[in-house]
Amino acid sequence: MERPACILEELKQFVVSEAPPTAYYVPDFISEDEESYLLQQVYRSPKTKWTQLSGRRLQNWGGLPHPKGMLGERLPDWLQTYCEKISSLGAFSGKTANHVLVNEYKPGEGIMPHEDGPLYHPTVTTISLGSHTLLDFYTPLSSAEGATPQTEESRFLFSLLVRPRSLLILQDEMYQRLLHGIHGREQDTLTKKVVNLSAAGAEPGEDLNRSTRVSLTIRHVPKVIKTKLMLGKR
Ligand SMILES: O=C(O)CCC(=O)C(=O)O
Ligand SMILES: [Fe+2]
Repeated sequence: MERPACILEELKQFVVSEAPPTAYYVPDFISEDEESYLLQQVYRSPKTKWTQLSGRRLQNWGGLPHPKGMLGERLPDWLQTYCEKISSLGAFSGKTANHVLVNEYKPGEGIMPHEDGPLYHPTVTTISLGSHTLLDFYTPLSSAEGATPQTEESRFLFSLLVRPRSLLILQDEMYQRLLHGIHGREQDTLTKKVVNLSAAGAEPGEDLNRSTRVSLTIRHVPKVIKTKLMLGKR
């Protein structure tokens, strides 16, 4: 029997039903040993792989996405393994993820609300390492003429609690329409605005201190220019 291109069937139990379509939150997607291994690989990478941004550090793997096509670079084995594992769940409609961003946030750091944009297949998958965070979601800025100026606060909709070792998958409206960001805080107070509390094993009113979080943002870039950098045996 032919394998269906999309087998998100086994992920259905992880849909966050309180959020717009579609967010999947998978707690303990990886083990503590895998988490230590991945952190070790991240921090073993050459210093030159890091780019310091305001409020976080970043490693880019797989090539730089570009409208004309990404000059593909072969992923290291430690990332390729997880790209394949997540892709086998059907997250990228049968394609295999070929791009990974590693973000490191110290307590108090974050990322401004943004869209991931059209250079990626409209699915983003994230493995969290080391610490939880709250991922905040926003309505896009209204382009309507004469619309009253909208503050970030008024556009805020809800948050997702992402624990270390979890996998988060966002597609459809969650990817295509809403913006996401992370407030630079050292501590999070969980409220009812955190819509996946029970799936993440937390209670409203709880305070959680952030420590250093490393996230692997795993995506598929459809338009790739094949290069020598992709050759070589595994
Ligand atoms: O660290 C995260 O979970 C979010 C990262 C992110 O939004 C991005 O790299 O585009
Ligand atoms: Fe993003």
